[in-house]
Amino acid sequence: MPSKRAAEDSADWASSSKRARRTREDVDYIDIDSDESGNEPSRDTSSLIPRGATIKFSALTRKLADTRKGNDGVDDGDGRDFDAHRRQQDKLVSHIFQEQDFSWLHLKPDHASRPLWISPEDGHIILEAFSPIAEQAQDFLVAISEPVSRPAYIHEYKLTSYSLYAAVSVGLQTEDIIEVLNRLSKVPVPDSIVTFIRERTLSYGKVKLVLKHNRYYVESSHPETLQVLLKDKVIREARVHSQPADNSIKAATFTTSKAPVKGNLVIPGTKEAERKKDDAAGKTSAANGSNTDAELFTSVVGVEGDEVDEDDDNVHAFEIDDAKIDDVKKRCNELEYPMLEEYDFRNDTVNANLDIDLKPSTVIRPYQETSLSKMFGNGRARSGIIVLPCGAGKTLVGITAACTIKKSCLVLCTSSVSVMQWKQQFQQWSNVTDRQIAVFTADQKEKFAGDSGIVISTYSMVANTHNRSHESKKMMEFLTSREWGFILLDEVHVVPAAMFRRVVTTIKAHSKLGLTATLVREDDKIADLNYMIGPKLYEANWMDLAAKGHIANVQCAEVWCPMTPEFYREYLREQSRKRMLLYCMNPRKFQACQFLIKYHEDRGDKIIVFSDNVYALEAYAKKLGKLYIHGGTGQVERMRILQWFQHSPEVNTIFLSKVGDTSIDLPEATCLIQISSHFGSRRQEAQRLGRILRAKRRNDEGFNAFFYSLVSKDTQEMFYSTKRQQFLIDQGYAFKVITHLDGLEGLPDLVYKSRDEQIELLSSVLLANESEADLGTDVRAGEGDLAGTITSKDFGMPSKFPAVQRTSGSLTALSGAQHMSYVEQNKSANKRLAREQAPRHKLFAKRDKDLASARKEARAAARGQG
Ligand SMILES: Nc1ncnc2c1ncn2[C@@H]1O[C@H](COP(=O)(O)OP(=O)(O)OP(=O)(O)O)[C@@H](O)[C@H]1O
Repeated sequence: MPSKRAAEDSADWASSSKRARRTREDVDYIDIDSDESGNEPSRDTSSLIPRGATIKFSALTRKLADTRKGNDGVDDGDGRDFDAHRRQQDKLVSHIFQEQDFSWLHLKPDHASRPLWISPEDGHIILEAFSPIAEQAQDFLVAISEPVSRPAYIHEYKLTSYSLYAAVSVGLQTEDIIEVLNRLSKVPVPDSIVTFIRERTLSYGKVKLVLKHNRYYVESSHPETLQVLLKDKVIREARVHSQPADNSIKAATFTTSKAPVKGNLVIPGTKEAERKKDDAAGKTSAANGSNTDAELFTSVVGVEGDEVDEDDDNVHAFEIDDAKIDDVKKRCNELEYPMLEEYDFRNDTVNANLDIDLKPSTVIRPYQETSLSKMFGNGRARSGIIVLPCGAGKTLVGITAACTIKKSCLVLCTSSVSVMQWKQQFQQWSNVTDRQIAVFTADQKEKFAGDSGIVISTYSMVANTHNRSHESKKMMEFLTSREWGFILLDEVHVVPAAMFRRVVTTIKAHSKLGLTATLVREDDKIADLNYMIGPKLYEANWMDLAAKGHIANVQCAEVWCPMTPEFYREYLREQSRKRMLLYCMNPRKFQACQFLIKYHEDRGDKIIVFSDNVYALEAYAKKLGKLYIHGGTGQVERMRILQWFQHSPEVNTIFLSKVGDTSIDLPEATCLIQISSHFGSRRQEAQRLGRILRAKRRNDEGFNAFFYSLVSKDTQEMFYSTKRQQFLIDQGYAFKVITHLDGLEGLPDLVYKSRDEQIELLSSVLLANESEADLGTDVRAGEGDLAGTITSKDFGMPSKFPAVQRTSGSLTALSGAQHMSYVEQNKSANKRLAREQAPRHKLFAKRDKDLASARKEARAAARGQG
């Protein structure tokens, strides 16, 4: 959704909350001695919260904790002084709520069994994830709102215009949304929320974008809506006055049957498909008749089994110029008539069918099925985005969708390695034949045989318009001249908006599915995807999938490595990019890395050490005697190293640069150690974690995978590290801070133990070329690879490091429990330290002298030139 929409959202919330706000005098405290359910008085401080008080949990619990700390005379432990405590707390907590007093929202008598609370202020929804009906509530909330944060016990979601658009597009009705929210909420749904939901869902779902005979039409069964749209200049100018010229053509679209089409589509690989097979074979499963709770719940909100009740005679449409589709879609969003893209593939008789199916042995997992049911819920293919954690099997979701639509399919990925993986996965899971599948990369330009087929390519191969070879041009003609039933967009979040736009406008596809694990971008461009592809159809919960064994349980830790005095002094002196080299090459970090490798190798783990910085990668790997892969490693050697890592008991640790961030499937890996990373990229952190989420051993009882981030203390790296972790924290991961590794000092052969060795290392770092600090030059991007086009700017990072600021924070904050960033503690002290002319090691004294004379010479030379 365009940012204007977001701004309007917050403005709406602000005004509705003003209407809603009441004075503090109305506060009505819950009588904790005899609550409505007649239970014993609760001793939890939360029972001292005024009725319906808004739940800014982090702030609230902190304040309550502070209040408790200051409450010396009261015995919290055994409750002897409980009444006195309560009276005192009453006085002490009242100030906490201030503007956030929602005591006028009366709790329902059975509020304890209802799991959620909605803020009338800003549409934030707080869910008790420990409630017995939390799972169903989550399914519903994911459908109507954006998950903000989902740690273990309390989840936070937010209602937005876009989330409601997504809800309507998967078939939810306005009144159902309000009804179910009301059922789940501890207080009656505030009027401001009801109004917001009604307003935002009023016009949604009325306009559709349809591709027919290679031309695009804006279609609606409400002629007045089309008139409204045509009054808009942008849309009017995008209109094509072709055959038929009438502005309200009666379009007998792809829906040929007039009777309501039941959503009776069976997605291959699902339990339903299995049941159908059994039924056909005369076997009736005992489970057939028993509806699970989840099914009951979804039937309440009508997600599944809804009907497409289209009266085709009433469908009106006008054609638009394909070059202007993007503008029209954007404009429709702004006018609050977001266009739904639906493809009635079963009734498309124009495009040839593709005879593919999943292999009988392929069974998709429940969450894969749920995500696909959102796409095919009404028997048509809705365009949109499916968000699943790394390693959860997005590829198979895409393949199943292709096998459901059974029309020509174009798959776009970020690199040629992924292209080959997609091809291999298609062959593994489906019965596609070699004649039906083709790849289009720098090295291979294939076409499929026959009328329909699958082409797998990269975004840049398709979006690139310059310097095309003759073969590439011919291939592009092949892609652009036909109508695709389905376009699959892998890793949608990484594609630069302009490139994406070129792709979705040059390729004509009836339906689009975007796949991603991390719908985050540091440059806030993520909203663009909403109108270029469609709404988010489904987002899985990482912790849920881990609990069910679909992805591994991971213990995350940030290991703080103090800088040695010599390294820190140089770090403070350096202004350039070399600072990064200094904190990566910190000898204590080497030691921590060595210790952790030894510890985990002894446990039988397979370890991947990640370093974005190639200089550090090589230095660590060579010093610790391990194999490494980076952009400069040849393909044959890469494969050999990966093979050894997978199969040889001798090779238990490998070092990888960012070439291993994505597209590497190593289910053997059970431990990750990160020694240098790409600034504050939340996405990279999540993708790296994804490498161990596929751990083969994940179903062993009590099995944990480990993810360590080694950070040099009191450097910019800590700031970045905290930023990087934010996405994973919002998924429910808790980062422990390790400040001391027990037994490290006693490690035999500990590297860089003596001061002399450390100083020698420092001298090599100082003498290294400044460009060694670069992160962006590693990936050798071949033609068609996207990886090399991503720069620090894509992560919203400034080209220069930001200045550090002084701040303070609790340990909870440092361990990631709050949205805070670590920053250096004492700026002026650091500066002073840097200025101090402390006695220096003779090596640096010489280096300083050399540098000074080099500068002098350079200045003299420049003067001479001038
Ligand atoms: N239904 C399934 N049954 C068996 N194995 C599956 C299933 N779905 C996925 N897998 C396996 O899970 C692993 C991860 O799948 P995949 O590579 O598609 O993950 P992904 O979500 O694309 O991850 P990433 O985002 O990290 O690339 C693969 O080894 C795949 O074969």
